Amino acid sequence: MARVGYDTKMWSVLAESEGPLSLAQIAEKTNFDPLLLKRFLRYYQSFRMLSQPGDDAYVANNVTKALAGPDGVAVEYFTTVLQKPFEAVPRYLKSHNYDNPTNPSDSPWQEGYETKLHPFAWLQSNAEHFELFMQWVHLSRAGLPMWFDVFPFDQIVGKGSDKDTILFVDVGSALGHQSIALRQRFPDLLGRIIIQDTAQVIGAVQPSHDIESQIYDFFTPQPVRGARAYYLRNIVHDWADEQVVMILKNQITAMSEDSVILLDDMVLPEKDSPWRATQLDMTMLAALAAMERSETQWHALLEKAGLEIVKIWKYTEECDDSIVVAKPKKVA
Ligand SMILES: C[S@@+](CC[C@H](N)C(=O)[O-])C[C@H]1O[C@@H](n2cnc3c(N)ncnc32)[C@H](O)[C@@H]1O
Repeated sequence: MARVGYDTKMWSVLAESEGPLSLAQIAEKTNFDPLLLKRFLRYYQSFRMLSQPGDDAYVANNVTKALAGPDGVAVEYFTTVLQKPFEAVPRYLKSHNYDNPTNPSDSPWQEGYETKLHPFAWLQSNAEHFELFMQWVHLSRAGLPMWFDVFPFDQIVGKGSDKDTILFVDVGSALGHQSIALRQRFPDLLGRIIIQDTAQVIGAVQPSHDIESQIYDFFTPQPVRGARAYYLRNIVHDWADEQVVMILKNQITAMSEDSVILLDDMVLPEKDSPWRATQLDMTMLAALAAMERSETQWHALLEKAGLEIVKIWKYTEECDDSIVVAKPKKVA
């Protein structure tokens, strides 16, 4: 239903209006049959997706405005890319004895899309879906605090850097939106910033902000040695423990005394998780046979990779997004 409002630009029509609109006005602007529109407006009002101050008066509320904004693309992403895996979850779980899925090549994604391909490989051969995925990873936390609003990157990682310092390696960066945001936040901080992703993603990067890009498969040893920070955002939650351990060990091989790993992901509390975080956990289940982790699970996972957690910096209440600062465990 949200997608219908998105396709007809109804959210923008309402959000851009100075005051309430009548049914006839909305019908004209969205090309909707008035009888059908009345049913949709009634539905949207009952789900608090808009407000109805009078019998024939409809006005945008905060939900309408969110759907009308650039991050409204989430509606298109969920209904185009994730609908099939979500629908497949119950029958997949029934046929797999309700075991926790950990194989990304045998998950609700493959059941929904009737494919044997890993989701990332499938996305890369489906241009429309791939484009939506890239937009969504960029916009999925729009409006929330950024990680460097809480984690003092310039003091902890950037201190004393010069132009040759390898400051920040953004591993599995997508198009590099976090690296760009970091440069914009600290324009005077000297040092190299390098983004890394698969060939298809790096091929779509528009060079900007003095950011270098590199094709790199994180299941192989990290080629950039001695960086101050290896940053992985929403990477750990894409994979089961076994693969995460491989990815992290590949980063450790390149680390020097001064290096840290920064893991930017959700760290869930043991109770009272926020609904956005649990929803994303189910998305990880459906799309990638992967998961969000609680603090206890994070400690156990990093221990397996030979890392210890120096500190966890939580930066959103809505999703429990956090920067997990990790270093190789000291050998006694
Ligand atoms: C969930 S997205 C996260 C992107 C970005 N870090 C962010 O937070 O928006 C996962 C990224 O991992 C990349 N990726 C998947 N497999 C990879 C691999 N083997 N080596 C490097 N990057 C990979 C994907 O192309 C995608 O850009």
